[in-house]
Amino acid sequence: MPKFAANLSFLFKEGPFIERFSAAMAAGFDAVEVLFPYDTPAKDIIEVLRITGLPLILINTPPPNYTGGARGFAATVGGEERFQHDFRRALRFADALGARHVHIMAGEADGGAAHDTFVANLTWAAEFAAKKSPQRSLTIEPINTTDMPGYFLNDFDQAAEILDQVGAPNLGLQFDAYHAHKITGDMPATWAKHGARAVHIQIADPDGRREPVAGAIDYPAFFAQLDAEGYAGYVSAEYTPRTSTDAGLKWLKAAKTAA
Ligand SMILES: O=C(O)C(=O)[C@@H](O)CO
Ligand SMILES: [Mg+2]
Repeated sequence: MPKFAANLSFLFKEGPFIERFSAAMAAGFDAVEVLFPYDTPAKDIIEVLRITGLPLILINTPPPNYTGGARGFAATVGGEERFQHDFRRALRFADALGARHVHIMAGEADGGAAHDTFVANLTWAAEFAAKKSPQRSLTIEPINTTDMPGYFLNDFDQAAEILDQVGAPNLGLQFDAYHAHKITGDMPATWAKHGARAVHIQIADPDGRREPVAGAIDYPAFFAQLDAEGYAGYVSAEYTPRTSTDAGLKWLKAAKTAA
């Protein structure tokens, strides 16, 4: 079975942020990811990663402010300077924490100028990261516009076109199976078309973004397919638990047993 990561911005929220790492380890996860780690001193995260031995797989570029708001602005026309400033900051965090992937968030935008801005910012970021932090990988993720209205990158064909235009070996697809279902209505077909570009996967049941069971997406079958295809990355649990996090982890135990 694939290696599983816990998204600590969604899971184990029963406890304070810094305690979620050991909860993920105790539950049997192989790694963790955090959407926005910027409000916690890096030294505290480094310490808890050291204690648990869990790798940090992914962080996102910062949102415009630290309390929420629009998600990124890599596609914001005229926002290049701010993008570069925040990307440098994300990379410093990723380097300090050893995060494998940095998800570059497009933000809310539309149209040809936004597309060109996104491609230019990604090209700059990929070149900058290749020189400064060659161990890091960068990702972009199509997100459905019901959950995130106005989000620029909201289609898998659009992501493929952008990845081709940038053409950087350190920039890949973050394939969120939940968003794939919401966007296309057919996650397996979307994976068949675009899965070869995926460097990171996230999962949730489409019904309420809950535990990844065999519902509208047959997750046990998807995990077996990933094994058969030799997918080497992590599969990250990015869902809101129905009740408590631990009570909802039967899917993880079943996946590990099937291995
Ligand atoms: O919303 C998602 O799906 C994500 O993966 C996040 O990175 C967006 O914040
Ligand atoms: Mg996601």
